[in-house]
Amino acid sequence: MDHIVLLQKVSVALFIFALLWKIVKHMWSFLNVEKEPVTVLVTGAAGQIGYAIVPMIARGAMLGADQPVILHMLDIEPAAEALKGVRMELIDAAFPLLKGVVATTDAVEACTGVNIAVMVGGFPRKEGMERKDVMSKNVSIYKAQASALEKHAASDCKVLVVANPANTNALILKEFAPSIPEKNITCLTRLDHNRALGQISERINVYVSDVKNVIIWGNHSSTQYPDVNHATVKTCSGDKPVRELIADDQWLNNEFITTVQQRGAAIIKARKLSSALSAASAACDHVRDWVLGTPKGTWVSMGVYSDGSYGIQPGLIYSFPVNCEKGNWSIVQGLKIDEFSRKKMDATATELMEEKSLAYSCLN
Ligand SMILES: NC(=O)c1ccc[n+]([C@@H]2O[C@H](COP(=O)([O-])OP(=O)(O)OC[C@H]3O[C@@H](n4cnc5c(N)ncnc54)[C@H](O)[C@@H]3O)[C@@H](O)[C@H]2O)c1
Ligand SMILES: O=C(O)C[C@H](O)C(=O)O
Repeated sequence: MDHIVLLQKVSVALFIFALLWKIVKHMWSFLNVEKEPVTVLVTGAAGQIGYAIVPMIARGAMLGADQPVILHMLDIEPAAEALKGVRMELIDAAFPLLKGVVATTDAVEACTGVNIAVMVGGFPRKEGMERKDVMSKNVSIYKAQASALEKHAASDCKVLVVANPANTNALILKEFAPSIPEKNITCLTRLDHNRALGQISERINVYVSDVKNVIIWGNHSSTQYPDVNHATVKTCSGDKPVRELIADDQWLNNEFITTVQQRGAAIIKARKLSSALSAASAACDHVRDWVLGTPKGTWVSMGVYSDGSYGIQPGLIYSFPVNCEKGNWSIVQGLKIDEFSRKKMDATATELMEEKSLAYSCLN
């Protein structure tokens, strides 16, 4: 008898609990008002990276799975039809987070009200071309687009330059958009950072998600310095230095560095086109970490305006290790730099100084 009463009581309690749970869930969905959409500009949106990145953004890979977005896509007149096609596909994909799409060849319309600008548009490097060859084609584009962004984007717009020469294009954009805070103009070296993580993971057969704190110093070019001196791998007995686990300084100081430095060229050789899916994914990683923050104890590499940290001359957009919090990046301070690293960090800074003067000579 007692058992039956107890069973009845438990059933009633479970029923009331389930009912209450349903009511709370229902009320929550009423209270859970959708966030305001963020407007993201992608220039060169009819190109390869553009085609790869717009669905990523519309799926929440850049700003989060609960963040609605409006996409502004800019390209030039010869690509207008292709751009229309990309717009059609975005509509057809019925992305729940996508609250609007503008596809235009008008820079003013494209830049109006944008909160995040991903600058992919430009002339890509083809097989056999040096990055310097594409300089003159791209610096004039970045000078013009700097003014459009300065005049028409949201006042706190965050800018990521992807198009090569990425550091120097970002510098030109910064110089010709003086009212955009320099902290808001960055360039993409996250692809190189991710490539370095990938090489380590392949070499010692660990998950790439367990490797962290590599650094890309300098230019997004073959002089960049991928540095593993502070990198670690998560193991069952805690984080271990990459150098200790790999235990092959010869490989780390030579083949590893050149593989990462030359990866872009290797992909061009293999695909006859420059990297696109990995570049798009890295651009999403860059903006996501910048806006939403880097995980505790983890840094990432970003091309940012040098403040003189680590003896790198101010006035260059140089890739540093950064932490991000509340929408701001800050350069990781106090890392020990050995003589080998110093030389490599200075060599890539020298190349950036040369690129800067070449860029200015192209503008004259
Ligand atoms: N930083 C990095 O890690 C990284 C990685 C890969 C590629 N890239 C660079 O990204 C850029 C784009 O690469 P892609 O493969 O998508 O090239 P792509 O040629 O496929 O696309 C470039 C697009 O830009 C458009 N465009 C040209 N001038 C423009 C302008 N003034 N305004 C707006 N759009 C313009 C073109 O019409 C084209 O649709 C290249 O410069 C490439 O070298 C950088
Ligand atoms: O387009 C290039 O020059 C290569 C690209 O920057 C890459 O790193 O894949």
